[in-house]
Amino acid sequence: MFEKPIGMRDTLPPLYETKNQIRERIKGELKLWGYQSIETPTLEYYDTVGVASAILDPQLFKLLDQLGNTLVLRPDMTAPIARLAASSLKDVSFPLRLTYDANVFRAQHNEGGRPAEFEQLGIELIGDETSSADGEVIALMIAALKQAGLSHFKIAIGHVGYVNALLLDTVGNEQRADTLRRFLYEKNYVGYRQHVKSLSLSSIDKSRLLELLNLRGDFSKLEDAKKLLTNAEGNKALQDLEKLWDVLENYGITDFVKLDLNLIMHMSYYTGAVFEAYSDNLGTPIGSGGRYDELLKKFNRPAPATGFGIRLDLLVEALGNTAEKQTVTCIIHTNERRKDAIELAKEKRSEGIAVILQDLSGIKDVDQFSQNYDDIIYCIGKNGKGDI
Ligand SMILES: N[C@@H](Cc1c[nH]c[nH+]1)C(=O)O
Repeated sequence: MFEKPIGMRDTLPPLYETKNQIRERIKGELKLWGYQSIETPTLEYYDTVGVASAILDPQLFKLLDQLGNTLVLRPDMTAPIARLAASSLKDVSFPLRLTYDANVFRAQHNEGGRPAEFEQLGIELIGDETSSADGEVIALMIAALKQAGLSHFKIAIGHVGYVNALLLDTVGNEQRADTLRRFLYEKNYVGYRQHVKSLSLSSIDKSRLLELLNLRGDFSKLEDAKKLLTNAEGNKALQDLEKLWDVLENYGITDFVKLDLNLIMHMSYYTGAVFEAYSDNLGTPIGSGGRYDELLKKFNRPAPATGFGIRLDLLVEALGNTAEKQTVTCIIHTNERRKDAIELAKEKRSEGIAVILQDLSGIKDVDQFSQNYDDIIYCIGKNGKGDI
């Protein structure tokens, strides 16, 4: 057996074809909304993009270059694009609408079935702080998923500002808030409840923390959220969500969204409304995103921004194997008729038909070989073109 490193995957032809078809559909949609494609390098400096990516350090693949600088395999595309917006694109005025299709890398520490390299298709809308921008990004994610063929899915929308303010307001310090955030991040609500009960807090504070778990469902829950937290950060977050709701209504997509004020993201650069897309048949989110208004400051071009990334591997899983099979014609020929076969193949390919040319003496079992093709043409007679 030739083992692969943990989390690394090969893609075989049928899956490759499915991925390719879905990828093209999504890219087509992102283009129709005016987003421009870009590419960035796979390797970035740890100190700048690696740190800005705001993913847990053990999830980064690190290596050294010849000069001793620490490099990382990019764990996402948002930080590299922030770097780009602040350097090569520094003279291009905002808002910027960029899209990418790239492999990203997140180290796995055991072979638990999770890939360490996967493809993301995403967008970044940089330099626009409006709720229209937040709404556009969510609307585009929905349009892209629909275009890919997905129909049964929901977008859970939360707000980093609300959950952080509520936790801090109740438990008093970041460290204790972090422990609670960890439970929410893992969606371990049983653990969260047990932990809350074990804290030395008043029963009012404990019930506030438990009440947070109920802030999931339709957007009318925003009213309960208002009662639970009345400080300035909380109000600001809820106002953001109310404005966002109006935009989503304008797009006519409220059937696809629900509120989840427990949402904690895997990247710590988020600052506002955040969201995750769930297909009905998969437990893991197939895409996620949100507002990150502080990230560009790290690259000396402060700007508000929002965006999303869709995981192609998970989307393909959610869709099942849907590739339309490409039909291939096979021309089997002898030495004497090779020239005719090449001519015929050329003619068919120019009509858009995929053709395989196969020398008869290169196959052991003609019957078995033929089974793989929809259409077989034998060029093995003495004269003339086409079938014998
Ligand atoms: N980069 C994020 C997705 C995202 C794009 N823009 C904002 N968020 C991720 O990998 O999950």
